[in-house]
Amino acid sequence: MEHGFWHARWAEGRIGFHEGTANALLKRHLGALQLGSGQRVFLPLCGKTRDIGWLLEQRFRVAGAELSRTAVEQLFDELGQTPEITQAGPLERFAASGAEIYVGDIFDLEPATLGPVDAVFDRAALVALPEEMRQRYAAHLEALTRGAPQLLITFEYDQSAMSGPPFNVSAEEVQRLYGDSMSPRLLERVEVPGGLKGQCPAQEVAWVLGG
Ligand SMILES: C[S@@+](CC[C@H](N)C(=O)[O-])C[C@H]1O[C@@H](n2cnc3c(N)ncnc32)[C@H](O)[C@@H]1O
Repeated sequence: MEHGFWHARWAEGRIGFHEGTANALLKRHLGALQLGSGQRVFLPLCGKTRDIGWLLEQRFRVAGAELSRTAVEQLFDELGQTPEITQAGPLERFAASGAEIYVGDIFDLEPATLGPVDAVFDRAALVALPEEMRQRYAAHLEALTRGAPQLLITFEYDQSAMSGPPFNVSAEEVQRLYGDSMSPRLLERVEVPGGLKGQCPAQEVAWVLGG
């Protein structure tokens, strides 16, 4: 999607993707990443997800990348934190007690700027991107995080019944994107209650990659 699409969504508050509480599959399957207290989890395309607050409560450190400054300002407001804001190359870095969010295009974020991460949590990031961007995104994410293990959440539904985002990302595509290097393993498949956007039967699928 074009950057303008996402900036408009945040400006107009059209953020139906934002969940009111931490993602249930994250809570159930974080253990698959075998992390220890204080380790650093990276959330690509993080929005203002409540997953960040939950991970901080579990005593992890969190890094994120998000295009929208509005989203990141709201995130820190909702965390009750005043971030320190610095320039990090072409991106801005918002940081406060255990959370560092890079504001800008994730494709401009470099491994040396992000620093080491111990795991990745991708919810509504891969599936937010159109098919022609997903190969580039997966390769960039793997390089950016130096192949860190990943908990990935996808949606599966009939793409002809609804246009994305979120887009349908099939099991075959997960294998195509990450199969060679990360050995994706399916953890759980659950029905989306009432269907995606209340109109289309869909399943939410949890994968662990490289774990
Ligand atoms: C569907 S939302 C998901 C947000 C979050 N992961 C969640 O679960 O609520 C996708 C987010 O990706 C951001 N985004 C889109 N393209 C991006 C890019 N190239 N770099 C960084 N963020 C991007 C959008 O602004 C939007 O907040």
